[in-house]
Amino acid sequence: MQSIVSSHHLCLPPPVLNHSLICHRVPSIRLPSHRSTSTTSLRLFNCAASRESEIMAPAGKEDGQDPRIPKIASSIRVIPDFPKPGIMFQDITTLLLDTEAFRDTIDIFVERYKGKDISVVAGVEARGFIFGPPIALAIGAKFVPMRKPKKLPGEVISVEYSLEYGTDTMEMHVGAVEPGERAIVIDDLIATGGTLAAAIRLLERVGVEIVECACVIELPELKGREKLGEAPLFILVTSDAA
Ligand SMILES: O=P(O)(O)OC[C@H]1O[C@H](OP(=O)(O)OP(=O)(O)O)[C@H](O)[C@@H]1O
Ligand SMILES: Nc1ncnc2[nH]cnc12
Repeated sequence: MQSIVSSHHLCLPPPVLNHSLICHRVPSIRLPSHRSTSTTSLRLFNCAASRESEIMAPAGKEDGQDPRIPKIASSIRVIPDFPKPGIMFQDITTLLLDTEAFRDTIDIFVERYKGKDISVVAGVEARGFIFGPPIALAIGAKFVPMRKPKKLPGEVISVEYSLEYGTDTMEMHVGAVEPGERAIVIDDLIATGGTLAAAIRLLERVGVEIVECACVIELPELKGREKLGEAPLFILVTSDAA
């Protein structure tokens, strides 16, 4: 079940905590975990949305189980107490080191959004800049960076928002998008939902339609999807470690 290409083969330290995997939406099939000392779990979650999405699952994936997801889930490392005590940090850099898991992650999003008349992929700084551009190129959309304050050189619109560990401001270039365009918003992770909600607010303020938000990981305990209003959320993996 688990891939041979693991963090061990890449000479990385092993994940600090392991991820036991549970298929979502079907009677809980527990997949084997690769270590036995887990205090957290990542669960598979290959379906949209607290709210109805116009996007249908790709052919053959209607049951919500994508065979590529266990490897993606197991490639994500969890670091306790980073960046401060009490935070279980979901580290996607180990996913990026695993070429198959990284490619599969991008492919799953591309398969979902290709041909859906989406002209904008909005990526949230910083980790949305990793997943957003390859998706944008593959579906023929432009990539629009949603940046931290004072990084964009042109005229910006901005919005303040709250995080699991602090507050921040998000900015977007004026003129990057046009009213009526259809967008997806990409980030690595949804926690409290403040970040995605801010991106939605910025885009909707200029008349862009949010087709869906997409993340690799959701921390469901933090109920972030409740902050997204009408925007559906598509995620690959959930983690109990918030
Ligand atoms: O759902 P939320 O509670 O808003 O949290 C999610 C956001 O937090 C992380 O970014 P972070 O703010 O750590 O910024 P970084 O990627 O620049 O380090 C993550 O990449 C999301 O963007
Ligand atoms: N637990 C977490 N891991 C990684 N990024 C985060 N952003 C907010 N919470 C996070």
